Amino acid sequence: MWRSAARRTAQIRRLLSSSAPPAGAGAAVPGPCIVHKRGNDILHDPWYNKDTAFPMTERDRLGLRGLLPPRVMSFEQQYERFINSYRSLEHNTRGEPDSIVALAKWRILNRLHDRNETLYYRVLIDNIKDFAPIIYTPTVGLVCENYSGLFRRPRGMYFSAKDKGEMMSMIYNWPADKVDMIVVTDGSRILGLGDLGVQGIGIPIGKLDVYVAAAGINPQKVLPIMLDVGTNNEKLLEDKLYLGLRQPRLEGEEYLAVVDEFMEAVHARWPKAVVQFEDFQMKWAFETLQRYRNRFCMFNDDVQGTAGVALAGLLGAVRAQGRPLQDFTNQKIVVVGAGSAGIGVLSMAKQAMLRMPGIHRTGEGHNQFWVLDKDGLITKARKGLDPAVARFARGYGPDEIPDLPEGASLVEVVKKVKPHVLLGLSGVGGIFNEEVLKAMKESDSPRPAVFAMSNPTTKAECTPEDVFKHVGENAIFASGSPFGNVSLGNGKTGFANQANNMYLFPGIGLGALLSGARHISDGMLQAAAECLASYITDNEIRKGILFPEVSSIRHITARVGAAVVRAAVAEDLAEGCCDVGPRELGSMTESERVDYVARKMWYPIYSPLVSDK
Ligand SMILES: NC(=O)c1ccc[n+]([C@@H]2O[C@H](COP(=O)([O-])OP(=O)(O)OC[C@H]3O[C@@H](n4cnc5c(N)ncnc54)[C@H](O)[C@@H]3O)[C@@H](O)[C@H]2O)c1
Ligand SMILES: O=C(O)C[C@H](O)C(=O)O
Ligand SMILES: [Mg+2]
Repeated sequence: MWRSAARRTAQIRRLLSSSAPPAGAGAAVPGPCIVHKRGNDILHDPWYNKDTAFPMTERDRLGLRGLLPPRVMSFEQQYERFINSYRSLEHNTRGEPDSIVALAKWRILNRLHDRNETLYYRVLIDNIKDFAPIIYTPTVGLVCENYSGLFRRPRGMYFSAKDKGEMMSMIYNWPADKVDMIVVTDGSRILGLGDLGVQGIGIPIGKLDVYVAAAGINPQKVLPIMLDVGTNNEKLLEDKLYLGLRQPRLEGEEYLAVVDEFMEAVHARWPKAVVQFEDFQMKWAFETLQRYRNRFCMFNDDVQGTAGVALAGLLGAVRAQGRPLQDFTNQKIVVVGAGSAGIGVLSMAKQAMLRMPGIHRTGEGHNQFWVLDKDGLITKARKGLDPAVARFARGYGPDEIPDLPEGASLVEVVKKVKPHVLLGLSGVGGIFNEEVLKAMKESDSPRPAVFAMSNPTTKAECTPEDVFKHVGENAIFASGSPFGNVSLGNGKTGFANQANNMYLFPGIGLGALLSGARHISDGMLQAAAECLASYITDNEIRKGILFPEVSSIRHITARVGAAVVRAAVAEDLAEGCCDVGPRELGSMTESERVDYVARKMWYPIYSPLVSDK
């Protein structure tokens, strides 16, 4: 499997490696269009605005002459100018506190986003490794925390509890005729920062920026949405500047009625749009997923996207030990955090184990997992367990090996279990402390793996420095937010992998869209995870590299998207899209499908705004 995957990877990398402009850029560029706006309306429309790069013909014919300085700049000059001002901002803020620098960087990017989308997305795509930490985790967390103060102009749509009965008409207030991709949150669990109410809108905005950069979704066709059903965050309720509803969160049927109405409105206007649920607290994450997944083309990124990324990492950890993949069924995995993400990971990992040869011996009862939440190890003795969590509860008492009591502490569990993998999705920064990591050194694995997946950086369970220092140089590390690699001396590097659902959600969304999937099945998600797992070569894995560089995110997304399309067609869920039907999608070879997906990606270049005919 891995050899053919490596061959495929090489082929795809060749196919996609001419990066500027990438494969498909030409094909996705719309032909000359006549814009119906004129003058300042064009300059103030970030989609059409070219700032100083409007050629004279367009200045004449669109009423722009005199509204701009006379010199016509090229796109390349504008690009360079922006990058230079970004670099001088970096230089000038050296020594300032991290949060001040991060917010200053976010502001300069946000201003460009507001002004000129073409230039914004080009700098984002070309510099995604540098800019992802600003528009996405960790800075997006800081932006959400300060959103009411930072607010200057709206982006996306806001549906509040006060809009009950109005949503079907409100949805038509959105100016774009076509929307392909929606990311919606209710702000109830923003990263590991808790309930941020309406301020959580920063997350859908950041996720959709990643969609444009990674999946080439046309930014005119994305829609970030906030469902404001109130907040239980006392600090925000008391904050005079807070921009959301100042009321406690709706609960029960009242809550679901708002989400139902919203989903119906979206579906009525854009029946083929893919809806990604993001950062909902656990109870609503699971409830809405069950409620909508067979009715709409939707998925929950925290439950399902995260699961696929973690599974790819877990399989990588098996390969790093030089073991065959089937050995996954013997891996001992300690998961810290039994929330939407933790349970999503456990469910997908368990499904993957059950598919592996030999496992039928033990079947459903096979439990290679030890799961802890805020009350310690979860065992069958725990009262009132959510059924989704109960599946992973350990037995307890002398029959259980090792013998661990209900509520056992993390360090006790790690010492006794000696796990191959310690995976954190707890939202508790630093919980993998020195004692825990030193216990991980006694792991039964020759390459103990520590995944500190909580976001943002302050909530990471540990740092790569901690891991390579306390667990050892042969350890493997991955985190949800980016960290730098660690120099281990003697020219050796300890790799800080980023295990973030950004490696999968863009491909899941794009694949669902291009296949015209009626809904998003487990098979499609599994195909996405397997594709990501096979992206990394054995040589990289040996070095401790489990995930690709963020800079290759478009290549990865093209492959993941193609895998999702293939699975949708195979399961007869595909209805096709853009004149390409399911039969045609199904008859493509794997590399043709990847090529097709890559060609459908939007790429930012200035299009002519007047026809020269
Ligand atoms: N890397 C990624 O791609 C990715 C994806 C999704 C979520 N996350 C991160 O995972 C974290 C959790 O997300 P979630 O949606 O599961 O949240 P959640 O609120 O649903 O679950 C949090 C879980 O952690 C447990 N917990 C809290 N304190 C603990 C402690 N001291 N010890 C052990 N367990 C403890 C809680 O009991 C709960 O089970 C967040 O920080 C989020 O940013 C990362
Ligand atoms: O937003 C991220 O960076 C990943 C994930 O969706 C999270 O909620 O932490
Ligand atoms: Mg999330």
